Amino acid sequence: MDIGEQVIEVSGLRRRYGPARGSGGFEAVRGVTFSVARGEVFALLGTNGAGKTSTVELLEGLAEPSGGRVRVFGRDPYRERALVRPRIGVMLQEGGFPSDLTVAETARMWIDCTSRAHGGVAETLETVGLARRADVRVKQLSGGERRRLDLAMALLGRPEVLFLDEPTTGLDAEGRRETWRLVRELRAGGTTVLLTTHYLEEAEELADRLAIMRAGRVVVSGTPAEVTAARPSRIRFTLPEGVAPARLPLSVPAAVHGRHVEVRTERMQEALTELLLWARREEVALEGLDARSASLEEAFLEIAHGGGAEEDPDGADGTDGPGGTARLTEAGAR
Ligand SMILES: Nc1ncnc2c1ncn2[C@@H]1O[C@H](COP(=O)(O)OP(=O)(O)OP(=O)(O)O)[C@@H](O)[C@H]1O
Repeated sequence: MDIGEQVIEVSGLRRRYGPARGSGGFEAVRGVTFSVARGEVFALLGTNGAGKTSTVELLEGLAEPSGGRVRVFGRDPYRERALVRPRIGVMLQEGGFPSDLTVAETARMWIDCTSRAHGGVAETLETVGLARRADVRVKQLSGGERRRLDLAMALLGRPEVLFLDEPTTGLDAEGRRETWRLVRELRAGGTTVLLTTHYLEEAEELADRLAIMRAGRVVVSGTPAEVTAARPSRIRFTLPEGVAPARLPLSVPAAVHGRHVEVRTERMQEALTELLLWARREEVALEGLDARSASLEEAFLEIAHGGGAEEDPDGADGTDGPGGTARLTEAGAR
């Protein structure tokens, strides 16, 4: 295995639905660039309609890009589908299994259709905790159970690269954690995973690196820590009666509502030190003092709803450098 090998490489990728010119067409993917190294878990985040599924379908070879370039194992997944498909596992947003077949029949059919299928029906269903439901018809499964069946089928060929489009949508908390455990096991075994998700906790739990999309573009990418580090931390506290906020020593602006104070700063340690030294000197008790770094959720909300990058006409946004080293790229900050 080539350590550090980029198994997915996407550059300036575009996807247009409908006519190429004139009215009616819509460009859902507008110059997306990123790469995923072997063994990484990479998450694509974004609000509804940001272009995640449209992008992932291009990587899976289900459609041809209208512009740019995509390579999986160095090959074109659309034109060289026969070479790429046996090495990837795909869990689409909607599985579309025949609803009248039982779970076991579905697994049997899928095993028979998968060239490199590993394991029998029982073993396959066991992996995702569906063994007890083997004789139930697909249409009688809950939404979460259907997602688990989708996942089991995507894993059949022991794929080197696994695409998971919203793998835990509809799962309860336990089912979600079970899926996370499975993804971690797969990563430990060397599988590369590209997932889309609406759950920021999921990205925080699983992703080595992530990209946040907005309106067809990657706005920011990097490790979860890098993405949040660029956002301001927050310090909150309540001043005792009789202490005027004007006495605060802060060199950064604070929002004051009555006795409640909120400070947003990119230099949390300095602001906190200044504040605590002042409080000790003045013998002021800061009630409910709470200082925390930005969460991925805060970063996401800010980025996905308008903060961050402007349009990048070259489509060169969200690029990771050669060799797959994660770096935070934010077009608006350059
Ligand atoms: N077949 C299609 N024809 C025309 N427009 C489409 C088609 N499929 C998707 N779109 C549009 O492309 C945009 C991106 O859709 P896409 O499904 O890729 O977004 P997404 O980020 O995966 O969203 P979600 O989180 O809701 O799944 C949306 O505006 C959508 O309406």
